[in-house]
Amino acid sequence: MHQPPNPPTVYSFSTGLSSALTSFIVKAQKESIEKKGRFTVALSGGSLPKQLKGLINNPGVRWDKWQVFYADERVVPLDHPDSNHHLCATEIFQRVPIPPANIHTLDPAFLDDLEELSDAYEKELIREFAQKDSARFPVFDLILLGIGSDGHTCSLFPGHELLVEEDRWVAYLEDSPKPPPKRITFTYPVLNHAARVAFVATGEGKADVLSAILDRPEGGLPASRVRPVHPGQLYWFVDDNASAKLQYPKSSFSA
Ligand SMILES: O=C(O)[C@H](O)[C@@H](O)[C@H](O)[C@H](O)COP(=O)(O)O
Repeated sequence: MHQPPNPPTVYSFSTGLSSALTSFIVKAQKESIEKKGRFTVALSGGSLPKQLKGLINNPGVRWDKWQVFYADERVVPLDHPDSNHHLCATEIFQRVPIPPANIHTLDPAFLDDLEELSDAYEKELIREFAQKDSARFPVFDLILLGIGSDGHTCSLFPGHELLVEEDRWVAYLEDSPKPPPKRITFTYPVLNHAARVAFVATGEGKADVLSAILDRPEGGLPASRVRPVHPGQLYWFVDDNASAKLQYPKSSFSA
């Protein structure tokens, strides 16, 4: 079975996924702050933000050291119910002492111009990373992703031309099969340059796609439809329903 340099680590939970994910995030944060004085993290939308509630009132979290970006975002006002920022703000950020300047949202001034909106977000990334890391691509300490039953992640959908984007850090699309249609998304090079990526997947609706990705990486989902993500370290936090069809070995979690 073809595996990337560092094969994925899969943690499967009957209960306690959210608290394990919290411990994992706090540990990654501690290591990043010790190394670089900050913790750069990117979040997805969907069911993921609800899994992060354990961070609220957690004494180990140093919110002033966090720099938060969105791995993808819907092109709607920041207070719109479809906005991933709105979801994360209501679930988490309005309840913790994170400096507002540390949360990097789309610039609402450009909601009517996708090219400007995408470029402005990419410039925000450059300000945070290129000046500090002078890297060809930003190296996030952690990117937290969901996965669709079709294998999409962020707003990178099967068969979409953005799957082969290798230069831009941020791109836009107007034809998302998952509503709403207009979105901004990180590209695969950004995902693949992260120090850590953690997918979070729950429910039996994800059992087929998990097995296709982890048990049959060459034969499961044709590369033209979904690209594998190969960051420094790749983790899957799943529940037992999502891993019900998985042959891939599961690891026991310890923070
Ligand atoms: O903005 C979005 O829609 C999300 O970022 C998207 O990529 C999500 O992570 C997957 O669709 C899985 O969503 P669920 O976890 O809710 O199934």
